[in-house]
Amino acid sequence: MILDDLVAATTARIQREKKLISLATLQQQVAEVHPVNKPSFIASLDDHFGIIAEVKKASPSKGLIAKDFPFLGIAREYTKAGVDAISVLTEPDYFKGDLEFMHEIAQVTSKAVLRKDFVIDPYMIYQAKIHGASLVLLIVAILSDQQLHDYYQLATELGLEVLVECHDESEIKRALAVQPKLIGVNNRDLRDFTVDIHHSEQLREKIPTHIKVLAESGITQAAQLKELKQHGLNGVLIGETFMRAPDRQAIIQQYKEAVL
Ligand SMILES: O=P(O)(O)OC[C@@H](O)[C@@H](O)c1c[nH]c2ccccc12
Repeated sequence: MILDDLVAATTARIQREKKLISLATLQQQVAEVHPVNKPSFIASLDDHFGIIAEVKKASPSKGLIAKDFPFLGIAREYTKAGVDAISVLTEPDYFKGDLEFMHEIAQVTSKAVLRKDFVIDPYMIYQAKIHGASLVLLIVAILSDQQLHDYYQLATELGLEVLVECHDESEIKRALAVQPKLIGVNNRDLRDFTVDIHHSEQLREKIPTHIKVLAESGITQAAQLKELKQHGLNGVLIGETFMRAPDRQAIIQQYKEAVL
């Protein structure tokens, strides 16, 4: 399965990175990071349906999405369009992401920034903080209960918000054990890459209403946002559709109007 490959590649990458910069060094750097004055993404969901726009060059399911990849320009367009957060892929091997993209984007946007990666080691949470993230993704499918608990705690201690990603009911049960404020339901099945946006609508019912829930992946039309909102979803995470749009500000405006 692709997730196993991603975990293996990430494990090898983090081993290499640790040799260049030790965990102890990162822990020291984290203490010197200026406090982020970015708005809380989770709090923004109290008064409106949220949109996270993703900066994504490629993916294992779609291959190359953006041949031309002016990542800072894209982040500026998302910011001007008034999204609530910007997600930046930092996974290099399968998504052609880079921690440096996120670092630079965090400096040019006033919006919350999500580190989108396959977090399997606390090292990556320190990196996220040092490189300007205000949110991190934790994917339940690749973590033990203990890791999920420990990483959630560490992120919170560092002042990061956490998006806990689930794909089925058993993962939701495991996620609920950490009392998360925000869960993302991935509509894409990473075993076969099929996408079903009703998936997040169905799983929303299994999550207490005080927890905010995002629908992730496979969203291609503004009307889908309206439907998701009617089913109790609190927001969406959209990558490919926005990346490919000829006019990113116009499409985001249209998506926002659908859920006014
Ligand atoms: O480009 P899409 O189909 O709009 O999907 C965005 C986002 O949900 C997807 O990139 C994603 C969801 N969960 C992930 C975990 C890791 C990497 C990527 C992802």
